[in-house]
Amino acid sequence: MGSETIKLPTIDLSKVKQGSHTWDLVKNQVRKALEEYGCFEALYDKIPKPTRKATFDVLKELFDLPLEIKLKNRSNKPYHGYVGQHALVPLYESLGIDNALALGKIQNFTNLMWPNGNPTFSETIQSFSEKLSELDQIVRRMIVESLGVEKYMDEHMESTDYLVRMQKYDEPRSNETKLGLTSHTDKNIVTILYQNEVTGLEVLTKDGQWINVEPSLDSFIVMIGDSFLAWSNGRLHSAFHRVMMTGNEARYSIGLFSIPKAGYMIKAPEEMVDEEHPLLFKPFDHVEFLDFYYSEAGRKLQFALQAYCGV
Ligand SMILES: O=C(O)CCC(=O)C(=O)O
Ligand SMILES: [Fe+2]
Repeated sequence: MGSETIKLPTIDLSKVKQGSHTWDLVKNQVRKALEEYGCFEALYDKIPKPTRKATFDVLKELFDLPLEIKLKNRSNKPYHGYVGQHALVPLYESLGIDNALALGKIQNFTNLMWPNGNPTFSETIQSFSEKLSELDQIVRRMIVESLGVEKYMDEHMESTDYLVRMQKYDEPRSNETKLGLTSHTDKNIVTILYQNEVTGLEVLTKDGQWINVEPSLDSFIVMIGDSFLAWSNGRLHSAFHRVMMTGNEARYSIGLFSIPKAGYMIKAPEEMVDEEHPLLFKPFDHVEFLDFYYSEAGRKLQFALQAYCGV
């Protein structure tokens, strides 16, 4: 069970303008939260309420489609297509849209799911994801600046694509808490999660306590993945997290994942390496790392990145 005593830091990113005094103040809060917890709750008012509400309506419509339709969403990258029907996490289903913000990708996904079209779905997810990618970029700019390695800003910002992944966790219909998603760290750069009012996400603190994450409908969870931990040479933390379900309502969530492009070697800038911070990871390709992580041997490892390319 998660602890009720600790809460994730909440940071307001609605009114930050690069170069302003507020930007600098907030940037330090962001860096501190991501070093300490690996995540925080972000207030961000740039996504209009009707779009946020419509997002849940279309997610419900998506997961209500017959399984054979959802299975059409295939990908050669692990965890990018349809995932579900697993004995270990029977409540969990997800659908991903790879490189979602490239022209036509959300439209193609929509046409695959609804051959007769569903403009409400494609327009809602497009608008939601575009707006949320601005939050991803604000956070990453703040981090790169705060690490003092601005000279890598453009390279870093251009080295990623976005995966949009939509999740449904069925209601367990029991008084017992059931596992919705097993404990893991994300493998990408930054993850931003938005969820309906059904809670269940839990984050592990560095000292081993599970925190119940209880965002409002106006807030987003920003989380560091292993690739950004590696890039920062261990300065940023990537937190273990899981989903635990209780009650009789389904949980829907949508995540925007910034992911290193295939072929791009993730490598900590030399400024991140010094006597106090010896190099932790050899340069690696994210897609090859994912293949390792999802292999039979990789799945059993708690610290897959360490095993894959730890120095
Ligand atoms: O549904 C959530 O809030 C968490 C999903 C998650 O951790 C993931 O997709 O990596
Ligand atoms: Fe995750």
